[in-house]
Amino acid sequence: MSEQKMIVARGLGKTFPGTGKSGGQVEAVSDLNLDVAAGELVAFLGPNGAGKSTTLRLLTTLLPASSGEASVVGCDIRRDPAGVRRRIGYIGQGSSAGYTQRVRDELHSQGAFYGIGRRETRLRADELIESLDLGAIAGRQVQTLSGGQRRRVDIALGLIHRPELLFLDEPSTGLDPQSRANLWQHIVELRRRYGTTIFLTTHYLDEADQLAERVMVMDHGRLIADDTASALKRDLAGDRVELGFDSAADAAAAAAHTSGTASGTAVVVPALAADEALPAILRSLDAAGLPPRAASIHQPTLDDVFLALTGRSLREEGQAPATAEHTTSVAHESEEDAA
Ligand SMILES: Nc1ncnc2c1ncn2[C@@H]1O[C@H](COP(=O)(O)OP(=O)(O)OP(=O)(O)O)[C@@H](O)[C@H]1O
Repeated sequence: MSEQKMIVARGLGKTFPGTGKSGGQVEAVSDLNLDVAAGELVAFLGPNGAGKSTTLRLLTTLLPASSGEASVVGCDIRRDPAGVRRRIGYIGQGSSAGYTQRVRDELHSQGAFYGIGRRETRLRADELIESLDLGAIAGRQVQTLSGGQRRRVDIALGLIHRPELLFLDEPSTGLDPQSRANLWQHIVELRRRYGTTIFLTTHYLDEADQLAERVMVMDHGRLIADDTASALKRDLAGDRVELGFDSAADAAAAAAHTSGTASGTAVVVPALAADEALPAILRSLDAAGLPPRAASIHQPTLDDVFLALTGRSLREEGQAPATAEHTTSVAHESEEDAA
């Protein structure tokens, strides 16, 4: 089963006719090659307009591709779009659940839509209500639910036909941190219980970092990185020790002593494991008569990875909401991470 490919895309592309004054075409997705194995949880990241939603819409057959090919759960997106749709769940941005319908009725209607028998639909609906913790709200109208509850209802609707592959387009956008954490708990639990392969887009870099096994980064319609979050951070960003001095002269001397780089009164020293390197650096600077005024370690985030790849920050582009910084202060005056 683990050998089975859930998504294989080769040279996939989508060009939209131009809509602006210039009238030029928009190459939303270019020459995309993807391989996703059964059971993987993949987070798809990128700035606004990078082409993430378009990719999802191509793979779910909601949009026809302009070039290339792809097979999703073994079905060709061009030749067998109905086969793809039967085998996948897709939850787009925004709630798809009807406003005045009750949660349980909505699940039953969705089962009927997929041609699942009544008895089986009821069993599956009960199981999803239990596993997504919807019991207390199953009899309520969707319009009375909170954002997080609605999102869980959306996911239950996307799973009623037991798809092997679930696409989620920004499942946690707009939710408060507690609802986001709760939703993720459910996503992880669903995957454990049903072995569903999950391919999702998110703007939350910390979510992708902590919860996805694999991170794909898209920019200007192209895939620019594809690996585990830890490998991307290790290979493309790396740890560093940040030191502060009273004068630029001291900083320059300390930079020479530590093989670091000085900028004004600050020094940055790249390190494999900054937390382990820091004590030795401090001892050595002390011995050289150059004790720093402040010291902190910086462990890279996925934003640093994006910065290393593109020279731009995802956050600068209004992309990522605040995330917990991985900067640990070890002196009374910590260097605030400027990112
Ligand atoms: N129907 C369309 N017609 C014309 N251009 C489109 C259409 N849909 C998307 N685009 C353009 O294609 C590019 C990729 O858009 P897409 O929605 O895939 O990006 P995204 O990465 O999902 O962005 P976001 O994070 O904002 O959702 C953008 O330049 C967008 O304006």
